[in-house]
Parts: sequence; structure tokens; C-alpha cells
Amino acid sequence: MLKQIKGKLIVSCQALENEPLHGSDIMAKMALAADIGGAVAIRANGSDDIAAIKQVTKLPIIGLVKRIYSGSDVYITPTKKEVDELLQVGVDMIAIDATVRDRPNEESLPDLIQYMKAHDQLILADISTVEEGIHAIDLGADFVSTTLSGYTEYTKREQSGPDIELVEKLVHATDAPVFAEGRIESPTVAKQMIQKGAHTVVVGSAITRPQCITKSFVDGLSD
Ligand SMILES: CC(=O)N[C@H](C=O)[C@@H](O)[C@H](O)[C@H](O)COP(=O)(O)O
Repeated sequence: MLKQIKGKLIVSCQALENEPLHGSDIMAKMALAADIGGAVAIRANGSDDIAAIKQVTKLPIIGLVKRIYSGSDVYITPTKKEVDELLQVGVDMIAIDATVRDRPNEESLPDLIQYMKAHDQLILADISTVEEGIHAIDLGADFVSTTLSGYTEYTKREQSGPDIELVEKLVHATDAPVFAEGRIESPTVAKQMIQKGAHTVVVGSAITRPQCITKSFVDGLSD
């Protein structure tokens, strides 16, 4: 899988309940469209969407379960319960929040990583800082993704584009493959990420969230 995704595009097909394209049938169609367009893997949320996507494409799937628990800001595969759901449906890699924030139910990142490794599962660590990336790899994660840069309290910032600097820093700080993810809005920027050393690029909103694509045109016209 590592070879298959090198220098290529992974498409994130996700729509939560509050989004207009919510629904497994629609996410399956998005994944099929991504497959036809040449994506090499799909990132998807929740067993229902993943099961539907597996019906229409043989592309590898990076699975996650977004779930909000009170008392914790961690919502991407926060606990063993979500890992179990992904093990049940079957995915090629599991994406987890690997930030330093407290997890729900007093679960810990080291335990969660050990639990997934015991199930021979490839682990993608979604992080927001270079230190979190190094820590996650030290704990046994296989890959790191810049997914959460700009979304943790300590990385929220004015800048609206992708975090190229974090990609560069991670590439130098770890031998693990680095996934560039988050706010990558164009093919030019995607290529730039690969040139900076990212192993692969994950794009979501710019491909699969039409409300965001529309807004970018509307904003462009009002500039
Ligand atoms: C922060 C967070 O919850 N990110 C989620 C992670 O699974 C998805 O909603 C994003 O679409 C994905 O990371 C791709 O990023 P972008 O949609 O910016 O291309």
C-alpha cells in the first residue's frame, strides 16, 4: 500500500449529519468518482459509509469514526469502541487522533496504539504539531498526517491555507511517511506538498464538499 500511494492522491469522502451530502449512498458515489478520477485510496468516516464504499471500489480505505464525547475534544477515533467498529467493518488503515489532548473514558494514546497493533492494524496518526507526530511514531504509529493542524486549541491561527511548514518539519523529524492533509485547495498546492517531501496527499473539502467549493468561487468573485 505504501508504494501504491507514494506521490499520489487520497480522497477523503466525508459528510457529517449536518452536511447536505450526508448519506452512505452519496459517499459511495463520491468514492467511485474519486476512483474513476485516479485516486489511490479513500479516507472515510463510520462503518455505514465504509461498508457502502467497499461495495463500489476496491481502493484501500483509511477508516475513522468521528464521535463526540462530553469532556474531551478528541473526536477522530477517540476510543477502543470506535476502533472495534472499524475492525469489524474492515479497513486497510485506521486514522486516530494522536494529539496530546485527554481522550474520553480516561483511555490513553499508548494503550489505543497497542490495541490496534495487537490486531495487526496499520495506524495513521492525525496530529497538529511536529512533537505530536514524533511522539505518535515513537508509540508505534506507522504514518503521520497533518490533519489536525489548525484544529487544536494550541494550533488555531489566522492562516487559512494548508500547513506546509508542518509537513516540512515532520519530513525532517521522522523517517515515517508523512501524509499532507488539511485545507489543500488545489492541484498546485498538492504538488507542492509532494515536493516538500510528503509521501502522499489527502484532499477532502476541495473535492467532496460542494458547499465549500461553491463558497470558494463566491469568495473569489467578491474579492
Ligand atoms: C479536521 C478534521 O476533522 N478533518 C477531517 C478528518 O478526517 C475531515 O473532515 C477533512 O475533510 C479531512 O481531514 C481532509 O481535509 P480537507 O477537507 O481540509 O481537505
